[in-house]
Amino acid sequence: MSLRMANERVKVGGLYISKVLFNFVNQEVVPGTNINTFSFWTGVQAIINEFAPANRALLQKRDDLQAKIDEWHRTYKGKHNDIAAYKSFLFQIGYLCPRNDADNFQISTSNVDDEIAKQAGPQLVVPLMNARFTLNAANARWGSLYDALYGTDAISENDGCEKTNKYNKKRGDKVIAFTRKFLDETVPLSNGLSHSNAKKYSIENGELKVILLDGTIGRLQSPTQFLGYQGNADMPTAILLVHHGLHIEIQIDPPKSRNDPAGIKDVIVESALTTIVDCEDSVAAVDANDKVEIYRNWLGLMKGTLEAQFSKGKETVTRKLNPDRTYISKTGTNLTLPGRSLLFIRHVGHLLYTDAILDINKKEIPEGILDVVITTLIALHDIKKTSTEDIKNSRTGSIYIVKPKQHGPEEVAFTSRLFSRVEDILKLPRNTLKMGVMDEERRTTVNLSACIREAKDRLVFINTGFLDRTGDDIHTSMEAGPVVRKAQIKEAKWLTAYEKNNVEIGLKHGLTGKAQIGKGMWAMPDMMTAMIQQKIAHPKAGATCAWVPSPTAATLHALHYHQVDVFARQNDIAAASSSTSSSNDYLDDLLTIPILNTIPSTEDIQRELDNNAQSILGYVVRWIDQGIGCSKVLDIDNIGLMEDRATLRISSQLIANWLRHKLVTKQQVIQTFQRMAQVVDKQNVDSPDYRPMALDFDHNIAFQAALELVLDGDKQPNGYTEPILHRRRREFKAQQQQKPTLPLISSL
Ligand SMILES: CC(=O)SCCNC(=O)CCNC(=O)[C@H](O)C(C)(C)COP(=O)(O)OP(=O)(O)OC[C@H]1O[C@@H](n2cnc3c(N)ncnc32)[C@H](O)[C@@H]1OP(=O)(O)O
Ligand SMILES: O=CC(=O)O
Ligand SMILES: [Mg+2]
Repeated sequence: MSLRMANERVKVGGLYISKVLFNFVNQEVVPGTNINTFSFWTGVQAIINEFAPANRALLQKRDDLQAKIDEWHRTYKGKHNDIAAYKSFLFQIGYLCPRNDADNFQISTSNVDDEIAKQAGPQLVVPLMNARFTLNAANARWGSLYDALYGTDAISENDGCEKTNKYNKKRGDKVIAFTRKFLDETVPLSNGLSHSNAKKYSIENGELKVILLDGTIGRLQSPTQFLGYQGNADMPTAILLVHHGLHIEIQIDPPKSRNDPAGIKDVIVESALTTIVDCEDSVAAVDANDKVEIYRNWLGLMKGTLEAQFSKGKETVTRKLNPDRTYISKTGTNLTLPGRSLLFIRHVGHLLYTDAILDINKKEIPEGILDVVITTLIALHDIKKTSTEDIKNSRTGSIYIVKPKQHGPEEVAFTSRLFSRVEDILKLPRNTLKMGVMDEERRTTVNLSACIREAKDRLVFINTGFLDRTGDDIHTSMEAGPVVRKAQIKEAKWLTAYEKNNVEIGLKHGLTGKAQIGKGMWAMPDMMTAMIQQKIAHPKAGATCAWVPSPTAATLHALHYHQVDVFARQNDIAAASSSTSSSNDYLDDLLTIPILNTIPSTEDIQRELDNNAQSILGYVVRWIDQGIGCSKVLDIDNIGLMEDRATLRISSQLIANWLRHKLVTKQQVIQTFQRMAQVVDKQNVDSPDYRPMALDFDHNIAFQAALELVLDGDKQPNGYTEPILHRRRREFKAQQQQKPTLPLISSL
């Protein structure tokens, strides 16, 4: 679809709707919803008229507060450690809301699916623009433990255990041993017997019977962990077990079991209980065509018809949504479990505007409004399904929306009112639209109770998006002084306080059993041993879910929820925090600004600059030139890191801050970017769609975008990268339409 087509508009009432969106809605979405197209667009217009001015005012308030904070730091240079004075100023300007009795409330969200309310497990995030990945994510509810272990560094390659093309038996044996240990720990046999010695699994009188190699008969220590099976009772092909509310399936198929004595082919673990399909920081969507591409994938998910065809090796693969899983229960009845992850959709924040619809004054409308009206209309396809055989998302009739980048309670209240209006125009019961609040902006963290209160009837999660939160922290205190290095921010006082504050406030307001308390992304997609070692901290901290970048990471992170009983942890944390309530106000720590105590050496400064420049360039070049919103980019130590707009916000704000405080010069930044662009070009030499930046720095839009993000970083609203990225990507698209100027690397 060409840009020209996207610019063609249909005038409906006082709206100028791009034709591509208009046709998509009228021809692909509306049929089957019982919604009249005319009344839908009339409703959309009314919502835009009502909410667009308020959206603008909220953005203005952000800027006003930031200007006051900048001024305070300039006036009281070096006084950022005087927390009492700083705090009193923040109360005075309304950045901090008054603490009062109204904060003693419980949320009352109802009709929440069990995956959110009653289970604890991994949460996967996936760019919705990519149908192939999105289908994979929806199907990542169940993952092969054998594949996750064999295919990653979770099992070391030492001592002849390399990942070879042909099956490496030595490595395979380690995978099998790891898995048997996992079974012994989660579904143990009585009398100290071990699954490692199993010779045959069968079902006898509704109970699991395990015959061991020496003929001993083993039974489960807790017989209730056995739920069902597939195949014959005497020769089952699958055995279904449960632990901490998560399912485990032992698959038996002797010919495919690589001579396993018990014929075990694999152990499948329930992995991504929930998935966030993302319209925000992991996608590059800058116009109506892009938005429609995303919405069409959401439509496929909600109708259950999404498919992606692609080639893998020599094969053409067609990927579809998996069906639910069926078993024979221990009492002989049918037992069905969800086959797919429960889906949330993450909208864009309040900052973005889109030209997919122009208002009566031919001005762009808030993109968040577009997201909620269109994705809810699409979700009606899921809501109206009744048959249990259909591929259905919510079994409780809810639509789960993650609203990112909200600053404080007024913005949450705005979103909640907007959701109500959308429910009205689509004739949905009140609070059908559920809200996940990203606790990822400083003004939300420091007023978290008040934010939760504004969404208390529809709240389904609070999640610490520590990446955006870090970017916002740097930008908010831009004038206070030079911030510590990226790696040191992880040890900042505010960050520890933030993670604890989120859990304790969530527990205080009764999220347990109704909503998730979530934690952030594991941003090193290839480092699974490190993840296995470290990410257990999230369930231990009382989080019912935590983000993972891939289905494989979901399967491995699921193991943590078998090791930790999160709901028991939540009880302990709630009890401890209520008994020490006075010490639990983390506000002072949250407001502590991590300014450098001593200026780093010239070499350390340059290294930090190199590292951030490499991440920024590696990410931005794919964003601008290829429209890829989430990438794995090598850092200076050659570790592939997940980069998205939130990590870009951190890197660009950090350099902008050092420039502002003269730790680096503009000249030094430009030279560093030019040098690192050549490094990034070399790293991409094998990617045929890549356009080298170093051929012409002055005219390479991606290079210029990267530089602008840093040189003008201090002026970006709240340090966001979207305004520059969007403008530059549109510029690139327009340039490609006229005359593609820069050669692909493959043509050089
Ligand atoms: C701060 C925040 O907002 S975090 C939230 C935003 N971040 C995300 O959404 C992370 C999404 N993850 C990704 O995009 C990718 O995993 C990356 C870019 C981080 C890493 O990608 P790579 O390691 O290069 O993955 P690669 O391209 O090799 O794909 C490997 C396979 O994993 C699958 N895969 C990778 N990530 C995902 C995912 N998030 N969901 C589903 N499948 C995935 C792919 O489908 C592919 O399998 P296939 O060939 O069978 O289709
Ligand atoms: O959205 C997540 C974050 O960390 O930012
Ligand atoms: Mg974020």
